[in-house]
Amino acid sequence: MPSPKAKNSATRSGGGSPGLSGSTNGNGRYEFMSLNRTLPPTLFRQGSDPTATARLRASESPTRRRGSGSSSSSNTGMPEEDCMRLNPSFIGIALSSLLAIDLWLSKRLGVCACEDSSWGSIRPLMKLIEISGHGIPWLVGTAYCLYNADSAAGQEIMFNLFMALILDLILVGIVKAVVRRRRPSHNRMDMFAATSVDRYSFPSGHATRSTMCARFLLAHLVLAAPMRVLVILWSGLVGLSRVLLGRHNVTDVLFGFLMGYCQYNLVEMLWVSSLGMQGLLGLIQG
Ligand SMILES: CC(C)=CCC/C(C)=C/COP(=O)(O)O
Repeated sequence: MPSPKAKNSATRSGGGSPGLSGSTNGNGRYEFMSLNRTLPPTLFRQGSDPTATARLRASESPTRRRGSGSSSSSNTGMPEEDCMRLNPSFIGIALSSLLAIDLWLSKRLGVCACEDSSWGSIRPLMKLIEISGHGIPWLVGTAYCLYNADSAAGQEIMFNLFMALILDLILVGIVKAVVRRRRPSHNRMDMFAATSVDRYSFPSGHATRSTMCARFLLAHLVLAAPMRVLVILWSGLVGLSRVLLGRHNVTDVLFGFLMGYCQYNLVEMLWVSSLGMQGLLGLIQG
């Protein structure tokens, strides 16, 4: 997070027009530093030449002092280098702020995280919604429908839904293993049938699955309008329940919605036709 103190003191000591550059101190915290700090007299004398002044400003820069910024900008004139240092700082500060808001909001919304939380009485209902978006009931239900489907079209749809559910588990597992974001500290890890990668929270697997399945059902089943609305509501509720139960931060769920939405596009691209399905089954049976 930015340190206003550092910013103020640096600005106070500096002269000329304002120009700020970000850097991290030894503790990895962001600090602002004026690019136009009062320079030693020798530097001022050379400051009459704008290019030389810019070069000297850069040699005073935090990056230089850390010893990492040896990139020469002699052919471009230094302002470009200054801008490059400003951008990462800005992105870093924006990300840190977003994460801080995310953690704060998620903690406030985790009102069913345990029985004695403020909305602890509806925790059983939230856990029911959790089960409705869990991978196992969806896999078992789809396999059952696939086995009992009495038409080639029905089989094709159920086969592709089954493959989509497997694809979702794989993709979410990969992202969780790469990002390794811990679940919120207020979460109680009492989830049914969680795998080892499910100790990580980014993205929410329930959110990806509910979004992907909702899109799948809306596209491939003939549903009356109220049912279509219910499917969309259910998908949103599954995501919301993740935050209320304290299982996830808000950004885990939002990214999960986005990822599930995109996953459905992938499923459509990889769609296996009845013919392809027969081929695949023949291949498996040898
Ligand atoms: C074991 C199987 C088939 C699925 C695991 C389902 C599960 C527990 C996902 C975690 O979801 P969140 O990331 O939303 O907590």
